[in-house]
Amino acid sequence: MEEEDEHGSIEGLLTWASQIGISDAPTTTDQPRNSLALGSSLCVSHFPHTGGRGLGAVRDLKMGELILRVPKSALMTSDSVMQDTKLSDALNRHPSLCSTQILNACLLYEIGKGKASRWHPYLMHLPKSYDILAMFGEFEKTALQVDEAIWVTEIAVQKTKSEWKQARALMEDLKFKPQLLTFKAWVWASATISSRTLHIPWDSAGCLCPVGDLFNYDAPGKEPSDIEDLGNLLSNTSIHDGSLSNEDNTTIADVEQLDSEYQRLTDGGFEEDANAYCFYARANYKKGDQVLLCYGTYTNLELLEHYGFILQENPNDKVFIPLEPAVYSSTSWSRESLYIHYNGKPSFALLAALRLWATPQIKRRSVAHLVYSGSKISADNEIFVMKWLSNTCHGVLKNLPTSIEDDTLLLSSMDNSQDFCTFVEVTKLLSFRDEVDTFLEAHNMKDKCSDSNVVLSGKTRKTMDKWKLAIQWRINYKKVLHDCISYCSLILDSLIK
Ligand SMILES: C[S@@+](CC[C@H](N)C(=O)[O-])C[C@H]1O[C@@H](n2cnc3c(N)ncnc32)[C@H](O)[C@@H]1O
Repeated sequence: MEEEDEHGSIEGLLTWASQIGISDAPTTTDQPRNSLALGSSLCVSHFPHTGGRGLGAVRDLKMGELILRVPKSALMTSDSVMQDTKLSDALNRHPSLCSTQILNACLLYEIGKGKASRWHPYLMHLPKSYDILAMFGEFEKTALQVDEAIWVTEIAVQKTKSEWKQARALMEDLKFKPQLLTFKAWVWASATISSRTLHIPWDSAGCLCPVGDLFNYDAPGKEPSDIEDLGNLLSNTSIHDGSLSNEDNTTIADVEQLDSEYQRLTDGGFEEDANAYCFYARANYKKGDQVLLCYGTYTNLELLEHYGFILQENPNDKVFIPLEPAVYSSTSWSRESLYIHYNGKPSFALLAALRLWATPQIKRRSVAHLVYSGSKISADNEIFVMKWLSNTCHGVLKNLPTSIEDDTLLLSSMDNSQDFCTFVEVTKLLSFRDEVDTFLEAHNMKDKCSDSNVVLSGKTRKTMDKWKLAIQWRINYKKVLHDCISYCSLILDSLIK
């Protein structure tokens, strides 16, 4: 954040971390510590394709092994910052703020202290900017193209703005410097908290955990697809063997139970006995591998909203398509369970709901046992459902401003152009230029590209980063719909022949 000093380098951060008891193993004095390593398990490294700065294994690590301990005294929580009486007195005068607003204000308060903050070496290494949805401007929001994503972005921006307005009186009371009173500072703090806090049992806002927040994300891949597979297994068994009954008496209640248990699994947590945040290896790692942490189960839109990135292969991604009100009312499935899975397969609940909805009202009761056990009702019903699903996906894709091919071309021109002017030249060959033109106009760059040495402002570069993320997100969204269309035609082929 500020000028480099003795703590300004990442080595400085790690030295400070070990001085305050953050450790991955006891380091003996006769074992010199690698300057980028913490002790004997982890080192800070750069992983360009998986989150940039992250933690790597300095030796082979075994799954379940304790790899990092961060003592409670090192955690930045609202409680620990509030040991400052000036702050706690001010907070008492503003009792209506929620826990995340308090932590946001605490973070800015510590930033305002500069070198006097006990977390100064840590605060200096926080990212200077973020790409979470609350930071998306009008252009990047529109680039998401899909109503649901645009709506989520609008809510995120509005929520952050209103939280900032509510917290201003507290920050003025605390006599924050003018630059820390701005929305820009607030949204930065809010993004820091959204993308870096870890769960603690005593404060729903969580904690900032020096070094522990350097782990990049690994999706909980197997578990949810196991749940999906269970659903698909139930439905596909009946499709492939042609039988209309299903002997497996696993119910959706069991599936939901499994789901909630999987969601509880984490590879790090605060441990009362150790009075520390403890992290365990979630897999076996070879020396040099990046060591990852599962932050939870997120769709790509949720990852973008809370963390500012997406995964190209996200086993927990979901795409929601427009359904007629009668589909929702035909079953007791929640709306959230009616989606298309990342690999294009309809969710267990979506398939079941469509099967029931496609059955005449009068016959629904007699087929309910089949539907709820995931079985096909009849070949005709299945054909109707698959055609409807496929047509709906086609309809959604047709209504979006660009195709997946257009998006892929645009993205590759962004990635492969040596400089900005080449990018502008290359995009002149694209059939859809509206988006590029809007970008150039918004950033006053329309006539600048005759000069090949054009230097992009920081603001323009940040918009481009978010634009790229929006394009990547919409490509993934469209890919799921295309995969669903392929899935439907496979099933239709097997039923019609
Ligand atoms: C808790 S921090 C992890 C450390 C972070 N890379 C850093 O340099 O401070 C979370 C942020 O790291 C990035 N990140 C984490 N996992 C990622 C992944 N699998 N792919 C891309 N970015 C990731 C995102 O920017 C996210 O908001």
